Amino acid sequence: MALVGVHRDRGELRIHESLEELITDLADYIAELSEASVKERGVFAIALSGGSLIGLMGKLCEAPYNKTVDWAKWYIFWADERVVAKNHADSNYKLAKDGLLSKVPIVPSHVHSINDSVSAEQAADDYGFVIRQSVKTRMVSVSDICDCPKFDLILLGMGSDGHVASLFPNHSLLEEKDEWVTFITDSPKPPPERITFTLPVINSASNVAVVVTGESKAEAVHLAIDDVGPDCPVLPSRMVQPTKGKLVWFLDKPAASKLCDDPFCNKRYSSDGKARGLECRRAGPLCSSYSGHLFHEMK
Ligand SMILES: O=C(O)[C@H](O)[C@@H](O)[C@H](O)[C@H](O)COP(=O)(O)O
Repeated sequence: MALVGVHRDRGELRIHESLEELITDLADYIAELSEASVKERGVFAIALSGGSLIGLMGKLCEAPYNKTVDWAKWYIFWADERVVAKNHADSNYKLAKDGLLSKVPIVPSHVHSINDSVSAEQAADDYGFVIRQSVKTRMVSVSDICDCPKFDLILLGMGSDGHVASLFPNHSLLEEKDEWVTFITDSPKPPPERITFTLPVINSASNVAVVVTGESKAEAVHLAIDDVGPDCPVLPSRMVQPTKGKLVWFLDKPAASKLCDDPFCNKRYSSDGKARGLECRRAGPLCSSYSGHLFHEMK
Protein backbone atom coordinates (compact mmCIF):
# COMPACT_ATOMS: atom_id res chain seq x y z
CA MET A 1 0.00 0.00 0.00
CA ALA A 2 1.37 3.42 -0.93
CA LEU A 3 2.04 6.08 1.64
CA VAL A 4 1.46 9.67 0.71
CA GLY A 5 2.95 12.59 2.55
CA VAL A 6 3.25 16.32 2.15
CA HIS A 7 6.68 17.78 2.64
CA ARG A 8 6.66 21.31 3.98
CA ASP A 9 8.26 22.70 0.83
CA ARG A 10 9.15 19.85 -1.53
CA GLY A 11 5.64 18.91 -2.57
CA GLU A 12 3.71 15.70 -2.20
CA LEU A 13 5.57 12.41 -1.79
CA ARG A 14 3.96 9.17 -2.89
CA ILE A 15 5.99 6.16 -1.86
CA HIS A 16 4.89 2.86 -3.37
CA GLU A 17 5.44 -0.65 -2.10
CA SER A 18 5.87 -2.02 -5.61
CA LEU A 19 6.39 -0.85 -9.18
CA GLU A 20 2.99 -2.21 -10.09
CA GLU A 21 1.39 -0.01 -7.47
CA LEU A 22 3.33 3.05 -8.70
CA ILE A 23 2.30 2.36 -12.30
CA THR A 24 -1.40 2.22 -11.36
CA ASP A 25 -1.17 5.32 -9.20
CA LEU A 26 0.62 7.22 -11.99
CA ALA A 27 -2.05 6.24 -14.53
CA ASP A 28 -4.81 7.35 -12.14
CA TYR A 29 -3.04 10.63 -11.44
CA ILE A 30 -2.58 11.46 -15.14
CA ALA A 31 -6.15 10.41 -15.99
CA GLU A 32 -7.53 12.61 -13.19
CA LEU A 33 -5.50 15.64 -14.25
CA SER A 34 -6.56 15.10 -17.85
CA GLU A 35 -10.21 15.01 -16.84
CA ALA A 36 -9.92 18.13 -14.67
CA SER A 37 -8.06 20.05 -17.35
CA VAL A 38 -10.47 19.08 -20.14
CA LYS A 39 -13.34 20.15 -17.91
CA GLU A 40 -11.74 23.48 -17.12
CA ARG A 41 -9.97 24.39 -20.39
CA GLY A 42 -11.30 21.95 -22.98
CA VAL A 43 -7.78 20.56 -23.60
CA PHE A 44 -4.93 18.84 -21.77
CA ALA A 45 -1.37 20.01 -22.53
CA ILE A 46 1.15 17.48 -21.29
CA ALA A 47 4.94 17.46 -21.64
CA LEU A 48 6.81 14.15 -21.53
CA SER A 49 10.42 13.21 -20.83
CA GLY A 50 12.41 10.18 -21.93
CA GLY A 51 13.90 7.29 -20.02
CA SER A 52 11.93 4.83 -17.90
CA LEU A 53 8.99 7.24 -17.55
CA ILE A 54 7.20 6.12 -20.71
CA GLY A 55 7.28 2.47 -19.67
CA LEU A 56 5.87 3.46 -16.29
CA MET A 57 2.97 5.23 -18.04
CA GLY A 58 2.14 2.04 -19.95
CA LYS A 59 -1.05 1.32 -18.04
CA LEU A 60 -2.71 4.27 -19.74
CA CYS A 61 -2.91 2.12 -22.90
CA GLU A 62 -4.99 -0.45 -21.08
CA ALA A 63 -8.59 -0.62 -19.87
CA PRO A 64 -10.19 1.38 -18.42
CA TYR A 65 -7.92 4.33 -19.30
CA ASN A 66 -7.74 3.63 -23.04
CA LYS A 67 -11.51 4.15 -23.17
CA THR A 68 -12.14 6.63 -20.39
CA VAL A 69 -9.42 9.22 -21.06
CA ASP A 70 -10.43 11.94 -23.54
CA TRP A 71 -7.41 11.36 -25.79
CA ALA A 72 -8.70 13.66 -28.55
CA LYS A 73 -8.18 16.60 -26.18
CA TRP A 74 -4.54 15.79 -25.45
CA TYR A 75 -1.74 18.01 -26.79
CA ILE A 76 1.66 16.37 -26.44
CA PHE A 77 5.00 18.13 -25.98
CA TRP A 78 8.43 17.10 -24.78
CA ALA A 79 10.13 18.59 -21.73
CA ASP A 80 13.33 17.37 -23.34
CA GLU A 81 14.33 15.57 -26.48
CA ARG A 82 17.51 14.10 -27.89
CA VAL A 83 18.49 15.71 -31.21
CA VAL A 84 18.42 12.57 -33.34
CA ALA A 85 16.14 11.38 -36.14
CA LYS A 86 12.61 10.55 -35.04
CA ASN A 87 13.11 6.91 -35.95
CA HIS A 88 16.41 6.65 -34.03
CA ALA A 89 16.50 4.33 -31.03
CA ASP A 90 17.53 7.30 -28.82
CA SER A 91 14.58 9.49 -29.80
CA ASN A 92 12.19 10.35 -26.97
CA TYR A 93 9.49 10.86 -29.61
CA LYS A 94 10.00 7.29 -30.85
CA LEU A 95 9.98 5.99 -27.28
CA ALA A 96 6.66 7.70 -26.55
CA LYS A 97 5.18 6.80 -29.93
CA ASP A 98 6.02 3.12 -29.63
CA GLY A 99 5.13 2.87 -25.95
CA LEU A 100 2.05 5.07 -25.71
CA LEU A 101 1.00 7.41 -28.51
CA SER A 102 0.47 4.71 -31.17
CA LYS A 103 -1.69 2.71 -28.77
CA VAL A 104 -4.28 5.34 -27.92
CA PRO A 105 -6.41 7.60 -30.15
CA ILE A 106 -4.29 10.75 -29.95
CA VAL A 107 -4.83 13.20 -32.82
CA PRO A 108 -1.56 13.16 -34.85
CA SER A 109 -1.60 16.95 -35.34
CA HIS A 110 -1.69 17.38 -31.54
CA VAL A 111 1.73 15.74 -31.18
CA HIS A 112 4.43 18.41 -31.11
CA SER A 113 7.77 16.77 -31.72
CA ILE A 114 10.99 18.63 -32.48
CA ASN A 115 12.46 19.43 -35.88
CA ASP A 116 14.99 16.59 -36.17
CA SER A 117 16.71 17.79 -39.33
CA VAL A 118 18.53 20.83 -37.92
CA SER A 119 21.19 21.59 -35.32
CA ALA A 120 20.41 21.41 -31.60
CA GLU A 121 20.42 25.20 -31.41
CA GLN A 122 17.99 25.54 -34.30
CA ALA A 123 15.82 22.73 -32.97
CA ALA A 124 15.53 24.56 -29.62
CA ASP A 125 14.63 27.80 -31.42
CA ASP A 126 12.04 26.04 -33.55
CA TYR A 127 10.53 24.30 -30.54
CA GLY A 128 10.33 27.61 -28.67
CA PHE A 129 8.34 28.92 -31.66
CA VAL A 130 6.00 25.89 -31.58
CA ILE A 131 5.30 26.56 -27.92
CA ARG A 132 4.73 30.27 -28.49
CA GLN A 133 2.17 29.38 -31.15
CA SER A 134 0.49 26.93 -28.78
CA VAL A 135 0.30 29.61 -26.10
CA LYS A 136 -1.15 32.07 -28.62
CA THR A 137 -3.93 29.65 -29.51
CA ARG A 138 -4.35 28.77 -25.81
CA MET A 139 -3.68 25.06 -26.38
CA VAL A 140 -1.13 25.77 -23.68
CA SER A 141 -2.21 28.16 -20.99
CA VAL A 142 -0.07 31.07 -19.82
CA SER A 143 1.34 31.75 -16.37
CA ASP A 144 -0.31 34.62 -14.51
CA ILE A 145 2.97 35.62 -12.84
CA CYS A 146 5.38 35.64 -15.76
CA ASP A 147 4.88 35.25 -19.51
CA CYS A 148 5.84 31.55 -19.41
CA PRO A 149 3.68 28.75 -20.79
CA LYS A 150 1.69 26.96 -18.11
CA PHE A 151 1.52 23.28 -19.05
CA ASP A 152 -1.24 21.32 -17.40
CA LEU A 153 1.28 18.62 -16.56
CA ILE A 154 5.03 18.21 -16.99
CA LEU A 155 6.29 14.69 -16.37
CA LEU A 156 9.95 14.31 -15.42
CA GLY A 157 12.25 11.42 -14.67
CA MET A 158 15.44 11.91 -12.66
CA GLY A 159 18.94 10.54 -13.22
CA SER A 160 21.12 9.28 -10.38
CA ASP A 161 23.10 12.53 -10.69
CA GLY A 162 19.88 14.48 -9.99
CA HIS A 163 19.30 15.75 -13.53
CA VAL A 164 15.79 16.33 -14.79
CA ALA A 165 14.78 16.86 -18.43
CA SER A 166 18.21 17.71 -19.94
CA LEU A 167 19.20 20.02 -17.10
CA PHE A 168 22.37 18.57 -15.61
CA PRO A 169 24.17 19.40 -12.35
CA ASN A 170 26.51 22.40 -12.43
CA HIS A 171 25.56 23.25 -16.00
CA SER A 172 25.05 26.85 -17.09
CA LEU A 173 21.61 25.92 -18.50
CA LEU A 174 20.35 25.90 -14.92
CA GLU A 175 20.78 29.69 -14.90
CA GLU A 176 18.72 30.28 -18.04
CA LYS A 177 16.00 32.79 -17.25
CA ASP A 178 14.90 34.16 -20.61
CA GLU A 179 14.50 31.26 -23.01
CA TRP A 180 11.68 28.73 -22.71
CA VAL A 181 13.56 26.05 -24.61
CA THR A 182 17.31 25.74 -24.79
CA PHE A 183 19.90 23.27 -26.05
CA ILE A 184 22.93 21.34 -24.90
CA THR A 185 25.66 19.79 -27.02
CA ASP A 186 27.71 18.24 -24.22
CA SER A 187 25.14 16.23 -22.30
CA PRO A 188 26.86 13.94 -19.78
CA LYS A 189 24.16 11.39 -20.54
CA PRO A 190 24.32 10.28 -24.19
CA PRO A 191 23.40 11.31 -26.76
CA PRO A 192 25.20 14.66 -26.27
CA GLU A 193 22.86 16.90 -28.29
CA ARG A 194 19.53 17.66 -26.71
CA ILE A 195 16.93 20.36 -26.29
CA THR A 196 15.22 21.01 -22.99
CA PHE A 197 12.61 23.13 -21.25
CA THR A 198 14.26 25.60 -18.91
CA LEU A 199 13.52 25.83 -15.18
CA PRO A 200 11.21 28.87 -15.56
CA VAL A 201 8.96 26.80 -17.86
CA ILE A 202 9.04 23.72 -15.64
CA ASN A 203 8.29 25.83 -12.58
CA SER A 204 5.38 27.60 -14.29
CA ALA A 205 3.43 24.38 -14.90
CA SER A 206 0.15 23.72 -13.12
CA ASN A 207 1.42 20.27 -12.19
CA VAL A 208 4.86 18.71 -12.20
CA ALA A 209 5.41 15.04 -11.43
CA VAL A 210 8.87 13.55 -10.90
CA VAL A 211 8.82 9.79 -11.32
CA VAL A 212 11.81 8.00 -9.81
CA THR A 213 12.42 4.31 -9.25
CA GLY A 214 15.33 2.16 -8.13
CA GLU A 215 17.98 2.23 -5.45
CA SER A 216 20.57 3.89 -7.71
CA LYS A 217 18.51 7.10 -7.41
CA ALA A 218 18.08 6.98 -3.61
CA GLU A 219 20.93 9.38 -2.81
CA ALA A 220 19.71 11.90 -5.38
CA VAL A 221 16.15 11.61 -4.02
CA HIS A 222 17.53 12.35 -0.55
CA LEU A 223 19.47 15.39 -1.81
CA ALA A 224 16.49 16.62 -3.83
CA ILE A 225 13.92 16.37 -1.05
CA ASP A 226 15.43 16.32 2.43
CA ASP A 227 16.62 19.35 4.34
CA VAL A 228 20.26 18.65 3.63
CA GLY A 229 21.82 21.99 4.54
CA PRO A 230 23.88 24.52 2.63
CA ASP A 231 26.98 22.35 2.14
CA CYS A 232 25.25 19.79 -0.04
CA PRO A 233 25.08 20.25 -3.82
CA VAL A 234 21.85 21.75 -5.13
CA LEU A 235 20.68 19.23 -7.69
CA PRO A 236 18.60 20.26 -10.71
CA SER A 237 15.77 18.13 -9.31
CA ARG A 238 15.84 20.26 -6.17
CA MET A 239 15.41 23.35 -8.33
CA VAL A 240 12.07 21.99 -9.52
CA GLN A 241 9.83 24.21 -7.41
CA PRO A 242 6.59 25.13 -9.16
CA THR A 243 5.75 28.73 -8.27
CA LYS A 244 2.02 28.18 -8.02
CA GLY A 245 1.61 24.66 -9.35
CA LYS A 246 1.65 21.36 -7.55
CA LEU A 247 4.70 19.10 -7.35
CA VAL A 248 4.26 15.35 -6.80
CA TRP A 249 7.05 12.78 -6.40
CA PHE A 250 6.25 9.22 -7.47
CA LEU A 251 8.80 6.97 -5.75
CA ASP A 252 9.18 3.27 -5.20
CA LYS A 253 10.59 2.00 -1.92
CA PRO A 254 14.19 1.60 -3.13
CA ALA A 255 14.24 5.17 -4.50
CA ALA A 256 12.82 6.46 -1.20
CA SER A 257 15.17 4.37 0.94
CA LYS A 258 17.56 7.20 1.82
CA LEU A 259 14.94 9.80 2.70
CA CYS A 260 15.62 11.04 6.22
CA ASP A 261 11.99 10.66 7.09
CA ASP A 262 11.58 7.30 5.41
CA PRO A 263 8.10 6.23 6.49
CA PHE A 264 9.05 2.60 6.13
CA CYS A 265 11.43 2.73 9.07
CA ASN A 266 11.09 4.18 12.53
CA LYS A 267 14.51 5.73 12.80
CA ARG A 268 13.19 9.27 12.89
CA TYR A 269 10.81 8.85 15.78
CA SER A 270 11.77 10.97 18.76
CA SER A 271 13.26 9.05 21.66
CA ASP A 272 10.08 9.60 23.66
CA GLY A 273 8.25 7.63 20.96
CA LYS A 274 6.25 10.62 19.80
CA ALA A 275 6.25 11.53 16.14
CA ARG A 276 7.90 14.89 15.55
CA GLY A 277 6.88 17.84 13.48
CA LEU A 278 3.55 18.31 11.83
CA GLU A 279 0.34 17.15 13.28
CA CYS A 280 -1.14 13.92 12.05
CA ARG A 281 -4.04 14.22 9.64
CA ARG A 282 -5.56 10.92 10.60
CA ALA A 283 -5.04 8.96 13.74
CA GLY A 284 -4.29 5.27 13.53
CA PRO A 285 -1.49 2.79 13.72
CA LEU A 286 -0.48 3.17 10.07
CA CYS A 287 -0.45 6.92 10.15
CA SER A 288 2.60 8.68 11.50
CA SER A 289 3.77 12.21 11.17
CA TYR A 290 7.45 13.00 10.85
CA SER A 291 9.40 16.18 10.88
CA GLY A 292 8.60 17.85 7.62
CA HIS A 293 6.60 14.98 6.14
CA LEU A 294 3.07 13.99 6.81
CA PHE A 295 2.26 10.46 5.80
CA HIS A 296 -0.94 8.54 5.58
CA GLU A 297 -2.09 5.50 3.71
CA MET A 298 -3.44 6.04 0.25
CA LYS A 299 -6.82 4.65 -0.56
O1 LIG B 1 15.72 11.93 -22.36
C1 LIG B 1 16.21 11.81 -21.26
O2 LIG B 1 17.31 11.30 -21.06
C2 LIG B 1 15.40 12.28 -20.12
O3 LIG B 1 14.31 13.00 -20.32
C3 LIG B 1 16.03 12.28 -18.77
O4 LIG B 1 15.84 13.43 -18.01
C4 LIG B 1 15.44 11.08 -18.05
O5 LIG B 1 14.12 11.32 -17.68
C5 LIG B 1 16.27 10.74 -16.84
O6 LIG B 1 17.60 10.54 -17.25
C6 LIG B 1 15.79 9.53 -16.12
O7 LIG B 1 15.88 8.43 -16.98
P1 LIG B 1 15.61 6.98 -16.42
O8 LIG B 1 14.27 7.03 -15.78
O9 LIG B 1 15.65 6.08 -17.62
O10 LIG B 1 16.71 6.71 -15.45
